[in-house]
Amino acid sequence: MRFTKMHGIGNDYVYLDCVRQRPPADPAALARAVSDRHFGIGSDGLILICPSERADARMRMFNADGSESEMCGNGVRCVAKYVYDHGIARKPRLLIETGRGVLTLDVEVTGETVSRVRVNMGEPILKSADIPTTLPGDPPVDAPLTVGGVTFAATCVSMGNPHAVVYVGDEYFRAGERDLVAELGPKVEHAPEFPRRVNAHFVKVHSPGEITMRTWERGSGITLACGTGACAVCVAGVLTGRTGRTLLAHLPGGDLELEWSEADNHVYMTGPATEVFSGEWPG
Ligand SMILES: N[C@H](CCC[C@H](N)C(=O)O)C(=O)O
Repeated sequence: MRFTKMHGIGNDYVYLDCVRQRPPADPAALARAVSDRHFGIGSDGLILICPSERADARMRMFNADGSESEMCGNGVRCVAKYVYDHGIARKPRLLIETGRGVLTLDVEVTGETVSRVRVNMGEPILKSADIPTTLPGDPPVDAPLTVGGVTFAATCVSMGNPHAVVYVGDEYFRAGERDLVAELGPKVEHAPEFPRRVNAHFVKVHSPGEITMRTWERGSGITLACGTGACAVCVAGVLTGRTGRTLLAHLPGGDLELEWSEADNHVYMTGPATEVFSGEWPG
């Protein structure tokens, strides 16, 4: 089975072109196998690029533990790059079907290939069964969340997949003997408040237009970037009055530009997409 290794600012996945080859019988098991960084290819998960009745292609995304997610921001930028560069649809504006509907993506081409992509990520979801820390009738502003004996103020936003945003100090960003994200991330992911688990983001605000964030992803653990998470952080910042509707997010793997548009209530995310290598996976 031919695969292509791509990443969005270090959030790396194994991509299978299921437009031109048969999809795997058990994508969850394959995601676990290829994601292993010693016994497999090494990645944060597996993404299938499939035919679609209503878009240029359809994305199915599986985390490293095999769980399927509704959406992947860094992944959908790479899907658009693959679809354009490999001739499935060479258009400046692409439609990609995802678990949260058909998204519109505008590609930036450098030479013959896509270098950056602007994604219309759709509207944030502020009330859903996935993020029940939302106070009834209110947006999810600084809801109390206690994990491992530590109580946070968590603002929860769904971008089709669930996110808990926690504002923290420098101690979450200093390399030291304790990695607080590694320590607390899994506790937030599995907190009983989240029936389908949650992606956890730890955020330091520099100014109303700039933040640094680290992520513990549902189903993959610490990643170098989380696109849907950065979108959720942009929305949470507006809801809590900490940051504005246009935001520059610094993630360990690179930067993303976010905007939560007042005009259409959609969140826009702009960032790079990179193809690293391709190969053959036996079986
Ligand atoms: N772990 C996430 C899916 C991948 C999201 C992230 N890699 C992104 O770029 O949005 C979840 O289970 O909801």
